Amino acid sequence: MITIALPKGRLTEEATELFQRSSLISIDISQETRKLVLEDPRGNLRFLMVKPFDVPTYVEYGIADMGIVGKDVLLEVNKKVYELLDLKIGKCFIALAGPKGLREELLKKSEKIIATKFPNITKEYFENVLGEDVQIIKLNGSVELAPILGLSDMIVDIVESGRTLRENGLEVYEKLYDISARLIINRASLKLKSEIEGVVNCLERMILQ
Ligand SMILES: Nc1ncnc2c1ncn2[C@@H]1O[C@H](COP(=O)(O)OP(=O)(O)OP(=O)(O)O)[C@@H](O)[C@H]1O
Ligand SMILES: O=P(O)(O)OC[C@H]1O[C@H](OP(=O)(O)OP(=O)(O)O)[C@H](O)[C@@H]1O
Repeated sequence: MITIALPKGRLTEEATELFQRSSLISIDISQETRKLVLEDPRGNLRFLMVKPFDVPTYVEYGIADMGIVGKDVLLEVNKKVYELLDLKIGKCFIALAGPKGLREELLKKSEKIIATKFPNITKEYFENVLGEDVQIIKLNGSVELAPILGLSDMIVDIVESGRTLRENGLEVYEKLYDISARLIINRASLKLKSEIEGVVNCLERMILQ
């Protein structure tokens, strides 16, 4: 039996579709359900529905053998897992953004305040890339509100279409990382469970189609 941690939320549909299309499972895991553990009747695969930020934790501790999670989460949490495949779904990017037209002024400011869901990515970017110390305010969502209301100067956040930024009078200042969902594997499971290779190969074929 292989246990797979799937992210509840935006990635659920595309992630479950990969397994559905690959014929690895016979149940419809995309059906809306409150069940947090879903087992395929054939008994080969079991799915855990967890919060995106918890996927690497379940995989690192071996509760799940593998998981699907955004690269943003992997960059932020830095867990000891193997990143095996770029699944080419959930594409977006992480950006430094702020009020439209104020880029030069704010980048010159000496004591910058940055609001973000990603404090580690933000700290790493400002310290290692720009060589600056900044004050970071951790938020859990609606990050675009922070510079509008004066909580921060700028934000580091996910951008996909750019619509949320636009509709709130903000713009991208710098693109930091391209993001997509990744397949991650527990280190011991990869050595001990030979069936994992079959699942990985199947998913790889799905991505190439
Ligand atoms: N607007 C977006 N477009 C495309 N992909 C996105 C977008 N926002 C987030 N993602 C990707 O989808 C993943 C899951 O996002 P989702 O919005 O479901 O959860 P979350 O808001 O990060 O977590 P939580 O449920 O804990 O608030 C993210 O980690 C990222 O990789
Ligand atoms: O560029 P866009 O296509 O507008 O997408 C970007 C938005 O999507 C995500 O937010 P989400 O919808 O997950 O809400 P959240 O603010 O609660 O995290 C992200 O944090 C941006 O706010």
